[in-house]
Amino acid sequence: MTDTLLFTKGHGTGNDFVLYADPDGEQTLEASRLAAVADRRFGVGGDGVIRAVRSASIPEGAAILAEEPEAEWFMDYANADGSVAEMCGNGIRVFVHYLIERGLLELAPGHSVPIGTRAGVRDVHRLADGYAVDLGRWRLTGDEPLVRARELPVARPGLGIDLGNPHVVVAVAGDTELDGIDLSRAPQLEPALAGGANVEFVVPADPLVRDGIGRIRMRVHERGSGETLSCGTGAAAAALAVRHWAGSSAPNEWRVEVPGGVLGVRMFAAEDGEHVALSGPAALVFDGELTV
Ligand SMILES: N[C@@H](CCC[C@H](N)C(=O)O)C(=O)O
Repeated sequence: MTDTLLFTKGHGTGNDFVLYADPDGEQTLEASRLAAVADRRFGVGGDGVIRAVRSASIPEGAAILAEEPEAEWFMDYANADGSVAEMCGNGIRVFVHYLIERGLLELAPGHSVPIGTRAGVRDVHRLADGYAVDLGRWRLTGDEPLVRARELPVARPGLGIDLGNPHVVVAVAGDTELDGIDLSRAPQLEPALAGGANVEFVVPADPLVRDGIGRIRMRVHERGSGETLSCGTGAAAAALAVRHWAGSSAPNEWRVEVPGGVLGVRMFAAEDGEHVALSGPAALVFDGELTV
């Protein structure tokens, strides 16, 4: 059966998404249709597809509402290949911007809103010039796979970090090595991680810290989407990994340069342990109608 999809194209530092509103949960798309929508030649094109659905209208939303009854909206996120992901740090900022612009949410600058995701509830704060999201507690997974990528001269050790979704961060020798990596194919992890991972390649700036802010450059190969211009949870994972490697004198505030722009990452103490927050812009680019 064909259906009409009223969509909006948006992005956060070039990590681009097709968004659509389905408040009452009547327009769930199966994986093959999501992949067709995200296809850059035969569809709209995007790194992911985001459905705005009320938490009360999606099965995963029941747990969300039990945790936080104020979390009216749920970000139903799928990668470009149609696979479902737990969380998207750029996506959730664009998602809240979309809800506001479509009149589905009122949120003045300086205020926050809880949003349901498959990783749990995440608070998104509206800034004067963008959005910040509390990505919650993070943890080292204990995985340290060897990472091989095309044009990376040697296999390098990775560090597994969980941010609700899985990441492996790899330090490379410098800008030339970072720029030379061919991410048109997925990096190989040895041993492989069950469920896969987003893989971030990172280099420190020189000096690493300026004016109390840590500075790194990053490229990413995203699980289910391939190389993207930016990954918000990936930027947070990269900053956490570099701080881990740098030791106790490393700062808690980071500037992460990705091919699509710059993201801010901040680690802070919360009641239940250390959290990490991500900040950056969110933009809506155009609207359209698609037969799916
Ligand atoms: N681009 C996102 C992450 C999207 C999900 C990821 N590909 C996964 O499968 O975990 C971000 O900005 O965090």
